[in-house]
Amino acid sequence: MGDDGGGIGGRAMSAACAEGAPVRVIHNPTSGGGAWDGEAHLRAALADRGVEWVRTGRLGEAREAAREWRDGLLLVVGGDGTVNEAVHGLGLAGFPEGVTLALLPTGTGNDLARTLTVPADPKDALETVRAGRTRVLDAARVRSGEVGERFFVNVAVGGAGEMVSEAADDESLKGRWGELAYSRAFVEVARSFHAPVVRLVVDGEERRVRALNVAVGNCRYAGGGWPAIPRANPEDGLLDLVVVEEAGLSGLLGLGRKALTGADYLGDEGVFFARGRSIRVETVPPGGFGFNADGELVGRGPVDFSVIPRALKVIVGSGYAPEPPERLSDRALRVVSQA
Ligand SMILES: Nc1ncnc2c1ncn2[C@@H]1O[C@H](COP(=O)(O)OP(=O)(O)OP(=O)(O)O)[C@@H](O)[C@H]1O
Repeated sequence: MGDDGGGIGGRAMSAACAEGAPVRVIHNPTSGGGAWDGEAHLRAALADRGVEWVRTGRLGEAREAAREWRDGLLLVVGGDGTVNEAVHGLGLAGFPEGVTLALLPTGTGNDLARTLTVPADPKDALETVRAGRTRVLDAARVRSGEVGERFFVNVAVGGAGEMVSEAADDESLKGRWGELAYSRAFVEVARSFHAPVVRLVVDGEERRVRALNVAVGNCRYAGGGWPAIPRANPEDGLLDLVVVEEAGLSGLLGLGRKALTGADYLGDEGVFFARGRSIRVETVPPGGFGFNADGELVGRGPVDFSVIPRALKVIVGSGYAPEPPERLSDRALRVVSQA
């Protein structure tokens, strides 16, 4: 298992991935509608590694299983909600240095895996875990009056995107539409959403816009392949903010078409983009829309985001680079474009 020079000492990295280093698997059997059938294969593949297998039975168990894991590989078999819980648990434990996170993406959207280029096919994803190419990513901390403190590494969305995520999480929608559940939910939300005025404060600089969607984070995708933060660099010590302003339906469709061909839409009219170490978002008046991080509720605001640089070791795919590509990959966008 190798270290490609992601900024940590080779010794620390290999300690997590070396033969015999302990592995805890956190497996959410409900992710992706429970379609994954690779448990026997994965158990056999890890047989010589002293595996602890935690099968989650409800919301919150993945968080606790991650929180108490201090040394070795933490392999999450699940979707973005399960990974988010695990990252939150590691954050609550102070992101222990001895832990390396790995993904076997069996969820519906699998958005974090898209930025990390962890393959969608579980057998290929397992090869990626075995290869052990490790990088150190920044994490994000978000605070709100309702939920307190949460940690995440992917994307938090507020406004229309939050409603889409909530609507897609409806079991019947994910059950009926599978990967297309997010696109289906978008159509429903776009019909009824009214954009509130939002006050944004990025490293002390304030701006007000009428916002349809606000995305804050560290990786690039949300909602099953939507490039919510296309220029995010997970290792630059900064969080990205992308606000889609009130654009009217035709403006929105034009923007959507452009984004889904992989083109960079951040310079377009009606899109506000900024980077910073701390980002506050509040609607005026407060409570105008909700925020979630990877599908988990963060609050209705105000919400305060801050970056935790170089917080978390993560195994990435062979195609991963921290700098965003000029055009986002077709594979990452494939799911949404089909709708
Ligand atoms: N045994 C369980 N029964 C029901 N829900 C569970 C169970 N274990 C975990 N959960 C919850 O299921 C939720 C959804 O899981 P997850 O996000 O992994 O799958 P998904 O929704 O199919 O994928 P994605 O988020 O990538 O679209 C998580 O919030 C998790 O806490």
